Amino acid sequence: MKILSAAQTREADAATLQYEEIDSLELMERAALAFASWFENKFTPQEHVYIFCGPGNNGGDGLAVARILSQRQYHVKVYLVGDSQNTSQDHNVNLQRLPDTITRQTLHSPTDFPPLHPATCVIDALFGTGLNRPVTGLFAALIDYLNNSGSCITSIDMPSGLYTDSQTPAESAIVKANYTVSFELPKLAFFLPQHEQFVGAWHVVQIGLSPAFIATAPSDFHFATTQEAKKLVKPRRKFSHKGTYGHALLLCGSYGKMGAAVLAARSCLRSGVGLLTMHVPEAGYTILQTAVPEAMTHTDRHQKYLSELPEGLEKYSAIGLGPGIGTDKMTKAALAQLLTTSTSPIVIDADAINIIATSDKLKAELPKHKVIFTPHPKEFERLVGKAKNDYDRLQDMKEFCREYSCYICLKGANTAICTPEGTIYFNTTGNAGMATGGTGDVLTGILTALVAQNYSLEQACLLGVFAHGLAGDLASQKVGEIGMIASDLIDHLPQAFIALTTA
Ligand SMILES: NC(=O)C1=CN([C@@H]2O[C@H](COP(=O)(O)OP(=O)(O)OC[C@H]3O[C@@H](n4cnc5c(N)ncnc54)[C@H](O)[C@@H]3O)[C@@H](O)[C@H]2O)[C@H](O)CC1
Ligand SMILES: [K+]
Repeated sequence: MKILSAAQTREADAATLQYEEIDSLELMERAALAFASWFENKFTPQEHVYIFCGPGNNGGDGLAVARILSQRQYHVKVYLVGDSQNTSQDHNVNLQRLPDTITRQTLHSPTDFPPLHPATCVIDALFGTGLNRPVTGLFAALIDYLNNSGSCITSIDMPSGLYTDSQTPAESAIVKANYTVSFELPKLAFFLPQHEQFVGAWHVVQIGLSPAFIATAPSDFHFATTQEAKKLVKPRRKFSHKGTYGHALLLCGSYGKMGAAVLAARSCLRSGVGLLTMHVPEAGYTILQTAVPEAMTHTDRHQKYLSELPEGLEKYSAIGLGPGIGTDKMTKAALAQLLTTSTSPIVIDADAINIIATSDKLKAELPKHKVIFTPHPKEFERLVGKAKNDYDRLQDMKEFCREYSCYICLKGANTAICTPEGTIYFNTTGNAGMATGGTGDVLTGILTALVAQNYSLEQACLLGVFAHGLAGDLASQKVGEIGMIASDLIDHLPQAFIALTTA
């Protein structure tokens, strides 16, 4: 699904009003009802709800929510902030519609701020997508006050003060929400690690914005949905055989890191590949043959490191390399040879990324439209460079992928997948239990298996990253997040693929 900018959200808003022949008040009512339904599922009417409303339509939403929650037996108080001469029309109408039974107060200075307790539910309706400058002055003092209150804060549409789709200036105060309930589509800001403390757990509620507008709006940013991931899966064919599903080659492992090779091999096999050959240092032979009997094992002449390529590279439909290989100069030479001789697509992870990062010559030799990089943030920094903030990092990623015609899966809570055309997809599966050694090796195995089965590199990235996170989510239902290890992901890959192939 697409992610729209703040400006496009306003256009979607206008298109919806025109298409449905409704007025903006009705759309605001829909938004408020959708928010209130979410709120009712989360908090009981025993709670005291303090709603802080800004001058625009975000504040208008807050006023409509106050009326609806009060009808549903919540104890609601409304606090109005800002110049009452500059309020939006729909804000004004919803202020008039507020029943007299609801206490309201205008906050003129910090001395007016009400006492807040950890048990108070705060609804932040100060600013939404219409924020157009940093938040300072009284609004900033209020935001600081709310952030330090210990109360549970739920933001309507956006945490107030946070820019929707560009870097928020350092001087802006920003609400640290526990929950952000956003309308129709998540906003770009939600997917960036630097915003974790502001956005909290985000949820999207539907308000029926024009699907036709959304479908045609241009956007470089997308987020993954289960429906889209399911559409990517190619069903197995009845008259198929192991040759139908490709032959993968994984170059992994070094002395003391043969486990990485085992994890990549096992996940590759659990992702539907027809045949798998492992090329590992001599010392890994018995380990691989014992731990992964389904894979063929080919050994390097070197005991501890990879120093050469296996013969007959052309027979492999995909090559994965990097997990556990180290950065020895013999390994670097073998990698250089691979880049210039292989005609197959290559998935490049871990130390293979680190090796390429140090050499402009190797970067220049990357075969076009044939490479997927799977860096974690540190490896990304080595490969692409250090960015000032997460927006610049996305921009750098686009430029790198364009320059080298490659794909990058930047691993993290919402792994960001970038194509050579500069389109970015954020993944939506996975959990913090996956932040443990070896889960990256598992992803290399999955991606290599999918590419070997003739998925396009883009399809492989989207489906592979989604399935990897889904396996992590299924594993967490069994083992939780704290006790999770990379092997748990592999054990749950079959279930993940079942979920993606059933209606
Ligand atoms: N399509 C939808 O998703 C719908 C969204 N709704 C809600 O409307 C807001 C956006 O409303 P808008 O009036 O455009 O903007 P805001 O309320 O966010 O703020 C505008 C308001 O605030 C002033 N202002 C902006 N920045 C600052 C600042 N830093 N300091 C002080 N004042 C500032 C500006 O001048 C305006 O007066 C969206 O988020 C949803 O919550 C609809 O209800 C339904 C459809
Ligand atoms: K808000």
